[in-house]
Amino acid sequence: MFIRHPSAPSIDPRIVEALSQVCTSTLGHLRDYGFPRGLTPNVRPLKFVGTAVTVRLPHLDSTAVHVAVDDLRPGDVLVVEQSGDEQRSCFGGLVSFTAKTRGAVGAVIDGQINDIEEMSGYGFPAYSRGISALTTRIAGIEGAINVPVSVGGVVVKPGDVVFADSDGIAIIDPAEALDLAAVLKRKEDAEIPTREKIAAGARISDFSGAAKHYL
Ligand SMILES: O=C([O-])CC(=O)C(=O)O
Ligand SMILES: [Mg+2]
Repeated sequence: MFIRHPSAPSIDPRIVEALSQVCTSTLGHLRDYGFPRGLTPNVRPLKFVGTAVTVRLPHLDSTAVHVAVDDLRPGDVLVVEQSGDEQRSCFGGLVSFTAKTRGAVGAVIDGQINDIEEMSGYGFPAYSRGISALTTRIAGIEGAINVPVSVGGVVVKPGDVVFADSDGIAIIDPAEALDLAAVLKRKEDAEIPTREKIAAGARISDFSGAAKHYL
């Protein structure tokens, strides 16, 4: 059975602007959820912030991916669940070329990717579980577009903020993204004078609070 919902509204450009200035691992210092596990990028350095367009594949049938990429919008991020089949690639050279041509800013694939040299040549960033020549097929059996999906242990809803850089990926509710970005910026800005102080002899354990546990 095929399910095809329209894409959620694109995220506020101010969210893209604000999160583009901070790091995913700064958020990782503050919370433990929303980080898909076990995925690595095809290129580094990388940075993208975009609107989740989700696809759930049933198994080897990637019909839904090919339909979804045709409709990607500037600023979208394709997020694909493969129903636990982590061994196959649904995302290769032609699919990534289509995504890039439509203006998508990245992809998060809970499976493998292929045509790695072609894709990297486009400079298109894709997080995945690895690289494989074993691909999916266009079988026309089933698939779902813009439904909640599970990727690396995290539920991603259509329209969620996908915040990715060289350190990893964080999935954020758009309603909290601007406030969160401000918190991350304050935390990162606080490190600037601290670097100068450490270079002048101050201790990181005093800055982080670790020292007080060893009094
Ligand atoms: O077509 C696919 O599903 C994967 C692929 O090889 C491509 O995107 O070129
Ligand atoms: Mg190919």
